[in-house]
Amino acid sequence: MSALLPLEEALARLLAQAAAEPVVETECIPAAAAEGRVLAAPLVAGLDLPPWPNSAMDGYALRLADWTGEPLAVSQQIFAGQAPVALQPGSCARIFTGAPLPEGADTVEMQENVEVLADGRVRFREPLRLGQNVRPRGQEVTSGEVLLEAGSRLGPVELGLVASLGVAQVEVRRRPRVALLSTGDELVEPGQPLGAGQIYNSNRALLAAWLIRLGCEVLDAGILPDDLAQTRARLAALGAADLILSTGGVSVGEADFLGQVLREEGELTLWKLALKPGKPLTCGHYRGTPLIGLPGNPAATLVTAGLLVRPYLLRRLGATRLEPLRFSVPAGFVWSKAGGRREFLRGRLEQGRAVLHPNQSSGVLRSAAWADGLVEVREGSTLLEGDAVTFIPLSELF
Ligand SMILES: Nc1nc2c(c(=O)[nH]1)N[C@H]1C(S)=C(S)[C@@H](COP(=O)(O)OP(=O)(O)OC[C@H]3O[C@@H](n4cnc5c(N)ncnc54)[C@H](O)[C@@H]3O)O[C@H]1N2
Ligand code: MOO
Ligand SMILES: [Mg+2]
Repeated sequence: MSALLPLEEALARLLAQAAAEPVVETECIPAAAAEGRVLAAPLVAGLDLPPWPNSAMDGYALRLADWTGEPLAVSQQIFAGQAPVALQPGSCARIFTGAPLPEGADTVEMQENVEVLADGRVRFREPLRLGQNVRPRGQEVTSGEVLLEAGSRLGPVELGLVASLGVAQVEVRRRPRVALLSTGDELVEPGQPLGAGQIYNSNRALLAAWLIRLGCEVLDAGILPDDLAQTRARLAALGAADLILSTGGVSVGEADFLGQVLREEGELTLWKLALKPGKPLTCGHYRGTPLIGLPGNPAATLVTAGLLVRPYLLRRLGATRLEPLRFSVPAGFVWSKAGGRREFLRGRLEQGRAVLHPNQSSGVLRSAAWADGLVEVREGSTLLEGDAVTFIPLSELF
């Protein structure tokens, strides 16, 4: 048997392929509809944030130099949204959180530390420090600064930043068109009756929801029967897609035609990884169209999509951050059999330790729904409880 490709080598090849076929077109869309998309141009601040100095507390604003220790008269009241007049010398202003500081004021005292006298003047009880409780102009952002680089993915936090600058439209890479193809004579779509030997198509639902989150346009290419001629014809008909993403038919079975067609008639980038689940992942081009054939077993589909297709698609979109967050945790299990493939096990963190779902079968999806993450066990390694393993939160991938 030919040697299995280490995961890092497979990822490097796939990223090189992605870099050679970028999705370069951009579009300007409402920021409110841009979640999950990749910025095509840097977000440059067109104003200072905050645009003017303002109070961080409900209290009283004063010019510190005016304060001798004696009570001060209150000369105006400033709510958020109002434009104050300049501070009358020798007085203070009643002010609320987020309200602009009046010209001349430089310090705010919170109301809890202030005594309001019967004549309306206020006494500051504690020593005051110049600039306390003032949020200066430009504290967060100075006009002209780059807040988000091109290649940033727009999540809720980024969209908040975009809005804070008053920006309503953003330029993003267009959605890649991904033709989603499920192979297998046994597959039936949910909602249909199940015949003898049939199962419901779960990979399609999983991948479609995931692709939409990733910012892709999903073209449903349906279910492909296990038939050589139909496989050729269906693949040929999907040439307009930016990527054909299929599941199943990439192993060595006599009805595994997807992989066979790609190997014999297409150009192969990679096949057979030292990865469990996910060994028969097959990537390349069919008549010039990029094709990634995920193994049909649901857990293999999940792992290969998250670890390999995600960075591949993000690289095609010019995204700067491709790698999921991963961290080292002590194993809460024993691993006695050293395997030849890198394993990604469905696990959870319990009391700071990684624990595993008892069913790690490649055909089982349910354990992935139970899991919070993938626990990485390197090829050739055995583990005792407490040994370090790498944990990748599933939310980083899906
Ligand atoms: N002799 C060998 N047999 C197998 C090997 C091997 O190295 N030598 N590899 C195994 C590994 S590892 C995997 S993973 C599977 C991958 O198989 P395929 O990609 O060819 O996928 P299929 O054979 O079409 O299906 C596998 C399995 O997954 C179910 N499936 C397929 N599509 C769906 C779907 N859309 N929704 C739900 N379930 C699906 C299918 O019914 C099969 O049970 O090959 C091993 N065999
Ligand atoms: O991808 Mo397979 O799990 O290694 O069954
Ligand atoms: Mg097969």
